[in-house]
Amino acid sequence: MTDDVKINRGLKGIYFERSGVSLIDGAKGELLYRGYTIHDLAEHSTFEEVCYLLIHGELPTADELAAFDAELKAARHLPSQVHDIIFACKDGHPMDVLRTAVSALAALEDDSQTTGEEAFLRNGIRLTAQVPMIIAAHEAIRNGRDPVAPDPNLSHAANWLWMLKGEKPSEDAARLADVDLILHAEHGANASAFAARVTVGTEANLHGAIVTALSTLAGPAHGGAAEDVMKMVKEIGSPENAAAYVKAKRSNREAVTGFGHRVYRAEDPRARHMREGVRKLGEEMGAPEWYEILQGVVEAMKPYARHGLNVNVDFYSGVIYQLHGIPMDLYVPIFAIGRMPGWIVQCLEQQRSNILIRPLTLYNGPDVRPYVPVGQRG
Ligand SMILES: CC(=O)SCCNC(=O)CCNC(=O)[C@H](O)C(C)(C)COP(=O)(O)OP(=O)(O)OC[C@H]1O[C@@H](n2cnc3c(N)ncnc32)[C@H](O)[C@@H]1OP(=O)(O)O
Ligand SMILES: O=C([O-])CC(=O)C(=O)O
Repeated sequence: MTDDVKINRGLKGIYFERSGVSLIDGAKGELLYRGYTIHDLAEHSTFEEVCYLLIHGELPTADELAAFDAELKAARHLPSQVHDIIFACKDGHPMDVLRTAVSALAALEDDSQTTGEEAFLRNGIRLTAQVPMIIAAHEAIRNGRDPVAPDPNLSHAANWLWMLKGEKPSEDAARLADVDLILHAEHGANASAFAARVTVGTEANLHGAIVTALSTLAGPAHGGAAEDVMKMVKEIGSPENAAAYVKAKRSNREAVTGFGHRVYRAEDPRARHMREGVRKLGEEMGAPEWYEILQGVVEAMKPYARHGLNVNVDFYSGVIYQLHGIPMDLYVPIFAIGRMPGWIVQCLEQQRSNILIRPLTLYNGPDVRPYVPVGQRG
């Protein structure tokens, strides 16, 4: 009866909805946010401007940008109980701490239970401001320091670095962090955004959807890859070991982290900007070997490129964070800081024409059979 049913494992190549937010051309390796190429945005824009663009659909005028920026800055506040919760689980992975703190905010902030367009926008902006605060506060608390108060004179990216390190970042460091957030801001129906949409599909609130998204982003097949790339680079240790490393992985049919993508068959367009960042920063900081190890892996993976296997956005980002002295376990949380507007806009879109997302699994278990009482089994 069911032999002719086609199963799409992993929903590969399946369109489940229309979306006006981002266009990913996997064959050409192109990415547009609301019609603007990621290259133009990375070169000319700021994270605040990209947030506005993604959420409202158009680039802001100067007045609109100033108002949006003021709203984001005004939302830089965490209830004191969140610091207590962070303290209680300070030894956990920062991604678990972040997810727990966002979940706590759902219980602590009155507005979090409201759904609808306006509530999603208000809660979305507040969470966008709070997520970097939680990560920075955790980093301070686990190192026995007091969390650093946000600085209203700093942009989102610069303020994040300031709260993380307790020192004002250089212009170059702040710009690199800003570009990193822009590049991670949105990517269509990726696993975490899809998971968030499933949550909104049940008419749940935005905090719940963001908790779902954070849980999903954490895995090594998605946002967790940057941390794994850094572990790989350290394991390789020196550029001349890269080819042997790749050979061993491939002969065991194991994935080489930072390569491969569900949609891209050409190189992920975001990787170009990160590659340039690693090269430049490595040279400036007298540590060119990281870049050389990465390029050694790329060289060794070339035979697989013809099958569409190329670097993805996570391949270079970890080394940039490493060069900035950021601990490895913060790499996924940094991705989450950037991805906030993408998750918010995906949730807004889902809510606007909401439908319960509920596919089918094709049953392949036993036929109907009689129940046997426990004493008669075995
Ligand atoms: C921000 C992001 O989420 S980007 C992705 C970050 N994740 C990673 O970097 C982890 C490593 N990459 C992977 O695990 C995968 O490429 C994924 C999960 C991202 C995508 O997987 P899928 O779309 O399911 O690709 P799929 O598994 O169909 O791969 C197709 C072929 O390429 C191979 N392949 C895919 N990724 C890799 C890789 N990283 N290294 C080596 N081979 C790979 C597969 O083994 C498969 O080969 P086969 O046809 O001979 O079996
Ligand atoms: O689109 C995907 O499947 C994963 C990805 O690159 C992202 O979320 O940025």
